Amino acid sequence: MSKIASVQDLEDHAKANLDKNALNYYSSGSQDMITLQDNVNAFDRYQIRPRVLRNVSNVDTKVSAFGLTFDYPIFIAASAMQKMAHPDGELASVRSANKHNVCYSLSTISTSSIEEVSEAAGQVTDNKKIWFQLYIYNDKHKTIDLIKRAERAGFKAIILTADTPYIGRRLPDIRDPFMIPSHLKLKNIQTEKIGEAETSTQSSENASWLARYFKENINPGLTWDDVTWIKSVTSLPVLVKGVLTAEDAKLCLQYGADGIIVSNHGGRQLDTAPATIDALPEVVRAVNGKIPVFLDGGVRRGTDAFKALALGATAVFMGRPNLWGLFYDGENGVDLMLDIVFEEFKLAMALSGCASVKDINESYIQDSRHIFSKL
Ligand SMILES: Cc1cc2nc3c(=O)[nH]c(=O)nc-3n(C[C@H](O)[C@H](O)[C@H](O)COP(=O)(O)O)c2cc1C
Ligand SMILES: O=C(O)C(=O)c1ccccc1
Repeated sequence: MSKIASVQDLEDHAKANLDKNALNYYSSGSQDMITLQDNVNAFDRYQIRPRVLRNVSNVDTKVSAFGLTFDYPIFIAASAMQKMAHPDGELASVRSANKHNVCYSLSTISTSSIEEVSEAAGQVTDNKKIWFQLYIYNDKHKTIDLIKRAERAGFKAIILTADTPYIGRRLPDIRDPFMIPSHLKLKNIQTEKIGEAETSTQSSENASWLARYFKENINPGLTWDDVTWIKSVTSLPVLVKGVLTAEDAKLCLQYGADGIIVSNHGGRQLDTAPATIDALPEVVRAVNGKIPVFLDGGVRRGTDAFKALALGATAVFMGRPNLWGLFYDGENGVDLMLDIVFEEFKLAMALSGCASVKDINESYIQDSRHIFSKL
C-alpha cells in the first residue's frame, strides 16, 4: 500500500475499511449534505496571495488563547464516541494532541470519561491543553456536575454547543439506524433513558437512537440566558460553538462569552447553512477583536487553516480527520494526521512569506468570487 500523504488518503482508507455503522455515523451530514460538502469546497474558492523574498528560514507557528500557548493553530474538535474508530478512542486522540502541544476538545458524549482523558493528557495540570464540550442536559444538576468534574480534572475551557437543540436529519442514520456497539458505554453521564435506548435494536416510531438520545436528555429550550448561567457556575472561559452570523456574534459579546467557534457542526445540523469559511468574516467583523474567534468545518489541509487565520480566526479545529487518523492506527494514526497538516501549514506560511502567525492577515487572501474587487 502506498504511504499516506494527506488527510484525504486517511479518509479514503476509512471509507474503504470502517464498518458501516460507525462510518455512516462519522461521515454523514444532514439532509442532502450540501453544507457538509460546501464546508470543504468553500476553502477552494479562496486563494492565498503569497509574498516573496521574505526571510522564512524560521517559521513560528505558535498561537495563544486564554493564557495558553499552542504549537500550532490547528486543534481537535469534539466528536462523540471515538472508541468506534479504535479501542483507545479519546485517549489516543488526547495523547496525540498533547504530544503536539495543541488543544483536544472532549465531547460530553464520549466513550472515555472526563477523568480518564485528563489523566491521558499528562500529569501536570498546567500542561493539559484540554477543553470540555458541553451539552446541557434537561437535568441541571447533571449539567453542573459535568462542569465541576471537568474543572477538577484540569480542563481549561468549556465549549457550549449551541447548534443542537435537536439532532439534524441524517439520512444514512434513518435508512440504517445507528446503534452504539454493545461493548461501548457513554462514560460521562448516566441517564435513565439511555439504558433503554442502548438496548433497543431497531428505532421505534421514526426516531433514530441518536435523535431519541437527544430528545430524551438534551435541553432544546436553551436561550442566551444559559450562557449567563454557565458563566455563573464556572470560572473557566466559556466558548459558544455553532455561531454563523454577526447578529449572534454580537449576542455572544453581550452575554459575556469568552470565545466563539464558527461552526455548522460539520454540516450535521442545519443543511444549507453557510460554509464556515464564508461565515467567518462577518463574525470576525462583529466581534472586532474583543474575544477570540475559532472555526471548524471542512478543514482538511494546512492551507485551509492558513485561510481561516487570514480571515481572522485565532485557530481552527478538525473533527473527522481525527477519526480517520484514529481508525488508521490509533494514537500513531492521529500523530500521522497532525504531522501532515502541521507540515502543510508551516509550509503554507513559508511559501506565503509569513515567518510568524502574527503576520497572517487579510492581505494574504482573496475570494475568487470577488476577485475584481481587489483590483
Ligand atoms: C462523528 C462526529 C461526532 C460529533 N460529535 C460532536 C459532539 O459530541 N459535540 C459537538 O459539539 N460537536 C460534535 N461534532 C461536531 C464537531 O465538533 C465539529 O463541529 C465538526 O466535526 C467539524 O467539521 P469537520 O468534521 O468537517 O472537521 C461531531 C462531529 C462528527 C463528525
Ligand atoms: O453526532 C453529532 O454530531 C453529535 O453531536 C452527537 C453526539 C452524540 C449523540 C448524538 C449526536
